[in-house]
Amino acid sequence: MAKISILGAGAWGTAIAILLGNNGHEVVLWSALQAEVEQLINDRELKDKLPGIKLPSSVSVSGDIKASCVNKDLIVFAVASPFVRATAKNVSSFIAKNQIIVNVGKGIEENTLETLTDIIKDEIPQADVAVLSGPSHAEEVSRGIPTTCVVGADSKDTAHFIQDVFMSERFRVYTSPDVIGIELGGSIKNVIALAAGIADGLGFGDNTKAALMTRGIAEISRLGIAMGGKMETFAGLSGVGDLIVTCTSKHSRNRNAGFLIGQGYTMEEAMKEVKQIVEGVYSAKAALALAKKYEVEMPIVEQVNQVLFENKSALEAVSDLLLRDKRREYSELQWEK
Ligand SMILES: NC(=O)C1=CN([C@@H]2O[C@H](COP(=O)(O)OP(=O)(O)OC[C@H]3O[C@@H](n4cnc5c(N)ncnc54)[C@H](O)[C@@H]3O)[C@@H](O)[C@H]2O)C=CC1
Ligand SMILES: O=C(CO)COP(=O)(O)O
Repeated sequence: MAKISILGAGAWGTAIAILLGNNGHEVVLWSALQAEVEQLINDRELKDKLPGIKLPSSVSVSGDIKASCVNKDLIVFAVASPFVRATAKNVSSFIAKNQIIVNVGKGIEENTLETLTDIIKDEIPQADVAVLSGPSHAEEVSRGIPTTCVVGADSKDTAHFIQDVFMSERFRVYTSPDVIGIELGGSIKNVIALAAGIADGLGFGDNTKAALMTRGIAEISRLGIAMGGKMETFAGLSGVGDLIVTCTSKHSRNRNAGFLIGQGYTMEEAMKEVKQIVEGVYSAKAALALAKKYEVEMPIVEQVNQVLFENKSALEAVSDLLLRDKRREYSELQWEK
C-alpha cells in the first residue's frame, strides 16, 4: 500500500484516484478549484464529468496543498497543461529530495516548448519526474474498462515502482526509458485528433480518418525522432495507440471540439461547448514551432493551426493538404533505379 497524492481533480485525476483507491492505496485527491473540492467532498462523485461513479473510501479530498504533498510515496500531476507550471511552483517547497512524481497530463508549453515533465523538473529540480500515458479515457478507466498505458522514467526502479502502483486486473502498465517520446506522442496526437474531428464534422468518412491518423503518426514520429524519441514509442501505446483512441472515441474532448469546428463553430465556441480542457488547442502552436525548430514537415499540424488561429476554412485546409506537392510515402524508401 502506497501513500499517494493526486494533484488535479478533473476527469482524469478523479479517474486515477478511483483506480489507485481500488488498488488499495491511501489516496488524497487535491484540487485548486474550490467548487471541485466541495463537490467531491459532498457527493463523493464528479457529477458533471464522471456521473454515477463514486470515490472509494480509501480516497480523501483536499484543498490543502501542503498537507496533500508531504510524506507521500508518489505524487501524480493530473492538472491540465496550462496550470502545470503554476502548480509545480506552488508545491515545490513541500517536495522532498528524490520525491517520485508522475505526470499524467498531455501538453506542450507554448512559450517554452517544454513538455510537462520538463516543466515539473524545472520547477521541482529535487524530484524524480516520470510520465504515464497511453490510450486511456477517464470515462472508461473510472468504470474499470480494460486499459493499457506506458510509464516512462529516467530510472528503471522508478518506472517499476509506478508500474506496480498502477497495475490492476483492469489496468496494465508497460515501462519505457523513452520519456520524451511518450510526452510528445501523448501531446501531439491531440492536434491530430482535432483534425480527425474536423473531418467528421465536415461529413467526411472513414477513409479520411484513416488518412489523418496514418499521416498524423508519420508527422509525430518525424518530430519525435528529431527530438530524441524512439520509433518504437510512436508505434506503441503512447503513439499510435493513443492516436487511435483519441481520433475515434466519443469520449475525446479533442475530437469532439474538432467535430464542432468542422460543423462551423469557432474554436472558442467549440471549447466552450466541450466544457473540459481541449489540450490540442494549447499544443497546436507549440507543435508547429517545434516542427520549425527541428526542420521537419508537419502539414496536418500546420493546417490545424491555420483553421484554429487564422480563420482558415476547414474545407480549404483539406484541399490544401490533398493538393500539397507530390511526395513519396516515406522519403527513406528509394527506388534502386
Ligand atoms: N480526461 C481524460 O480522459 C484524460 C485526460 N488526460 C490529460 O489529463 C489532463 C487533465 O485532463 P482532465 O482531467 O480531463 O481535464 P478537466 O478539464 O476535467 O480538468 C482539468 C483540471 O485542471 C485543474 N485546474 C483547472 N484550473 C486550475 C488552476 N487554475 N490551477 C490548478 N489546477 C487547475 C482542475 O483540477 C481541473 O479539474 C490533461 O492534460 C489531459 O490531456 C490524459 C488522459 C486521459
Ligand atoms: O488522452 C486522452 C485519452 O488517452 C484524452 O483525450 P481527450 O482529451 O481528447 O479526451
